[in-house]
Amino acid sequence: MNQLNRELALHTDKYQINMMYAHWVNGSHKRRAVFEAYFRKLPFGNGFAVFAGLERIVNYIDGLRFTEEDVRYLSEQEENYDPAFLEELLQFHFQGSIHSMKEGALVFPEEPLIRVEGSIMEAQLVETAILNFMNYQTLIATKAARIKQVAGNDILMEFGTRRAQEADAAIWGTRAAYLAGFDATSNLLAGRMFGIPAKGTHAHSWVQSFGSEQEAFDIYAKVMPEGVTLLVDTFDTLRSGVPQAIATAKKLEAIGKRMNAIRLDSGDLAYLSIQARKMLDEAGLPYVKIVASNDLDENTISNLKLQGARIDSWGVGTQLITASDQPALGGVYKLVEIEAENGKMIPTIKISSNPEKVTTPGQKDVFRIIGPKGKALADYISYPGEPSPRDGQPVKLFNPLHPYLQKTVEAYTALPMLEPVYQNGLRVYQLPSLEEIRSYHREQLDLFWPEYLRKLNPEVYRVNLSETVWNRKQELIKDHLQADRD
Ligand SMILES: Nc1ncnc2c1ncn2[C@@H]1O[C@H](COP(=O)(O)OP(=O)(O)OP(=O)(O)O)[C@@H](O)[C@H]1O
Ligand SMILES: O=P(O)(O)OC[C@H]1O[C@H](OP(=O)(O)OP(=O)(O)O)[C@H](O)[C@@H]1O
Ligand SMILES: O=C(O)c1cccnc1
Repeated sequence: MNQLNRELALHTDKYQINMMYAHWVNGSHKRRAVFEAYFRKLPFGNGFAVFAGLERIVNYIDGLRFTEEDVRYLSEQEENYDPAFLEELLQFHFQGSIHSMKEGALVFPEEPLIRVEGSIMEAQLVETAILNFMNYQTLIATKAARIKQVAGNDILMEFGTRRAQEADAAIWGTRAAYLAGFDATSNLLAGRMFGIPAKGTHAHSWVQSFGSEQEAFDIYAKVMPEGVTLLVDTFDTLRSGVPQAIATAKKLEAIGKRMNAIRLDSGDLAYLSIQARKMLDEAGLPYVKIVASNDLDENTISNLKLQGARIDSWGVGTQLITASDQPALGGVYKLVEIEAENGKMIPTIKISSNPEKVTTPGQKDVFRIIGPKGKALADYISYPGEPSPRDGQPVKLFNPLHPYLQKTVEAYTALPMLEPVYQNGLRVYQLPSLEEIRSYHREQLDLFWPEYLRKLNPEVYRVNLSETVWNRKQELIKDHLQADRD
């Protein structure tokens, strides 16, 4: 069990426990229920999101127990829970089933990312934590994917811990960034926990704590083995920082060592990097790289590249770890099916005056339809009971709101996107290594045409409902409108 996988049973909203309790008192707590987690709108104007959070969710579900202390705390609440209910909580462990997208998958609005089936009581309990983990990590992985897209093969280092929304965000955000293409982190705990390469340069305080910049550089370079990176902007980047770093590099060469890089952390990073590159090259140090940091994000990096900046490696903190241009992903968890009194599962719907918020009833599967050129054509949502696109029958991709927008695809492969993770409380999914997740993410990117991947005004990738799902939704909407009128 890892360090941050502490007791989390009460990491839930009180209304979940209250609903569980009310079901328990009502005798309906064992009714089977199916919930689906999904988001409605892509973050950052991106064309896709990168699913993340499953490992944390699995850690949470595996360890989901109420402690004596939890139950004592609940017994002090104003709800006055029946002691027999609290006694039952002590025996609680998750006995339901979960299907989920794999971490690193490219995912889209309105498709189930996680499906939870179980007693209404247990499925309700886990909502808050699942959304908490999924929403944050998916958001950061998506932000990281945007940054990776502009950085290309440059090295990306995650520097955000000091500005993150507390410890868990720093640790799991770093992991999310790494799975979407970052190369290293400054956070040693994340390095130890997940095997992410840990890297570091030094702060301005190191330079300030010595009598001179030169002395600070020389001592640091002497202490550190091969590959030191020196921060050159404490006083004057081009007049003192770079020349003195060059002097240190020369001293290192004299003893058979090589300096790795200089780091720029203020000023005009394009101009300074171009000048610094010239100075390093002229000094015979073409191998010394240039690292840049200072409130970077995908826009500044892309802009700096357009300006011809000579930067090899980027340290990205605040903007990434806080997803500062969109600080939350609005993923939701909705009831789609519930057991009726007669034991049959019935689809449920949530009606809203906002059409986007009307839920799609029934437990659903997601398939990625891959065309003959090996690229994704659309995602296809159908019921488990329907003929599966995996059987190879022609699949009709239609836009119900614009029926003229439809096509039938005959030659395709259908990739099932939701993996079984738990079956009746038993974990049936082995968590992949982070390296496997990273390469799965790269494979996922390869499945998409560039028009869906571009950062600005991407094409909308279609998520299609099967006709059966669409018709069921319309029927339920009609039934509700009818019931309202009666
Ligand atoms: N050539 C450039 N083009 C576009 N943005 C740049 C360029 N150079 C730096 N930036 C970005 O401009 C932003 C603001 O830089 P600013 O000049 O305020 O910082 P600074 O010079 O480091 O000041 P401070 O010393 O207070 O940190 C940063 O996000 C930085 O990454
Ligand atoms: O800008 P970010 O993307 O958030 O990257 C992290 C920042 O954290 C450090 O600055 P800070 O002023 O905290 O420390 P320092 O004294 O070492 O510069 C570092 O120099 C970066 O500028
Ligand atoms: O190692 C660094 O250069 C570093 C680490 C954290 C934040 N800023 C910079």
